[in-house]
Amino acid sequence: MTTLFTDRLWNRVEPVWNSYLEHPFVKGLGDGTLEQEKFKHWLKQDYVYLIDYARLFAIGSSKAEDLDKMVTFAKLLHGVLDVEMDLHRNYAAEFGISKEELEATEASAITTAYTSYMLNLSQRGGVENVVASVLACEWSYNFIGKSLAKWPGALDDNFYSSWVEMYSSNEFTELAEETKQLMNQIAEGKPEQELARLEEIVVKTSQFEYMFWDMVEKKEDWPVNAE
Ligand SMILES: Cc1ncc(CN)c(N)n1
Repeated sequence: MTTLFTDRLWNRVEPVWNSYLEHPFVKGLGDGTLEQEKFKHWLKQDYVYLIDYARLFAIGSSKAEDLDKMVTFAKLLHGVLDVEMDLHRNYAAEFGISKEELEATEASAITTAYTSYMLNLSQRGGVENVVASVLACEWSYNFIGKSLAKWPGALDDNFYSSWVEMYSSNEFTELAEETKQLMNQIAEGKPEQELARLEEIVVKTSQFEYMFWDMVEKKEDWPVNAE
């Protein structure tokens, strides 16, 4: 039986992703105790993160070698812009934050570093760089959503239950699964050296995910006020 490339990746990233479930921000989402000001910081930073993240799927669509993959990238692009970002717009409305205000958020140092890393790799490489860059994002949020959904009370009516519902939903699971499938198709037949390089991209983006959770927990922007 051949192992899928994503099974190999899972063995590598599992300890990093398990550490997300121990992170105070993620735990606060699961047990409903997260401070709303911290969540607001996530909401704004994540919105501008997702704008650049969506660009990656557009780059993927333009670099895809066949129509099927072009369509999958386009579907994933729609998933970010019209499904996932609706969650953010709905939460923002509860805080009295407009769409325009969300969009005008200045990206923090970590947000900038993370999106710049993925955009750089995707622009200078082929479609394999694009899918390796986006994979941990989609898959790890689905992993977190499904893990938190099993926590007692996480899906009961509380401020963060829509968050857990969204990232554990069948619709989001399908987007994560399509991203994994795309990774497996693109990895097929690639030499070991190339697979190892792609694996490192997934490990680095997984590390960036941890840094993002830490950044929102600490409500960080940039280290020195330069106003
Ligand atoms: C930082 C981050 N990583 C992943 C996801 C899930 N697309 C997200 N919304 N934000």
